[in-house]
Amino acid sequence: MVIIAPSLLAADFGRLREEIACIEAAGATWLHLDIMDGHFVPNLTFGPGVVSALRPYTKLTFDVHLMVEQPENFIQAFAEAGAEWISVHVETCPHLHRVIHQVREAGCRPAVALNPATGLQGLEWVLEEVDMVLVMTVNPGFGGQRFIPSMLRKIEELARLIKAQGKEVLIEVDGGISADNAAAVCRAGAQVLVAGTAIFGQQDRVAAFKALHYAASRAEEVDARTGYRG
Ligand SMILES: O=C(CO)[C@H](O)[C@H](O)COP(=O)(O)O
Repeated sequence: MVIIAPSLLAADFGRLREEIACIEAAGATWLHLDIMDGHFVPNLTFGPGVVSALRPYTKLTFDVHLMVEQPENFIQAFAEAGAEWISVHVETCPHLHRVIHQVREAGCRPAVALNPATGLQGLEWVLEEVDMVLVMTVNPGFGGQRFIPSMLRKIEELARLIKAQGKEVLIEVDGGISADNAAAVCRAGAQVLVAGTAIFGQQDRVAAFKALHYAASRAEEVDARTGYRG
C-alpha cells in the first residue's frame, strides 16, 4: 500500500492549519516536515515550535526530515514536538549508528536519508537498525526541483539490498515527485512518496492528492497483474 506524504514546504505558510486540514480531508495519513538549518542545506524553514503548535490539530503521522548539521542536538526536541518518524542524513552523521539509536530511544521511528550523490555502501551496517530509507530524488534545500531520473536505479538497488537482508524497511522518495513519475518510483520499489509542489502547489489540493495517489496505485495494480517488481 503506497503512502503519499504531502510536504509542508510547499504549503501556504500563512495558513498551515487549513492546508493540513485540507490534505487530511483528501485522505492523507502522513505529513512530511522539512527542517532546514541554512548550513547543511542553503535554506531555512521552521523548528520544533511550529511542529508542536500544529500537533494538536491533526492526526496525520508526522514524518520529520532533518536537513541539519549535528541532528543529534535536535532529536529530543522534535520527538517532544510530536514527530513519529525522524530522518537523519548519513552525510551529517559520522556516528550514524548512535544517532539512529538516539531517535528510537526518543520514541520515534528512525530513518536515514541519502543525498543524490551518496551511494548505498554506508547503509549495509545500519540497515537492520532503521525502519525507512529516504532516497532524495533532488538535491535537498528547495521544493519545485526536477526529479533526477538516475535515482530510479538507486531505488531499485536499495530495494534489492533490503530484500537480500530480509528486512522490513520502507523506501521513501522525496523531490520532484508527481503523477508523471509516481508509478515509476513505485515500480522501482518506493512505498512512501513525498510530494510538495505536486500537491500544495496546485489550486485544488484535494484533486492533486487524489491524482497522485491514483497514479501511484496504478503501479501496484500493474504489479499485481504482471508480478513485475523492479
Ligand atoms: O526535502 C525537500 C527539499 O529538500 C522537499 O520535501 C521536496 O523538495 C518536496 O518538494 P517538491 O515535491 O516540490 O520537489
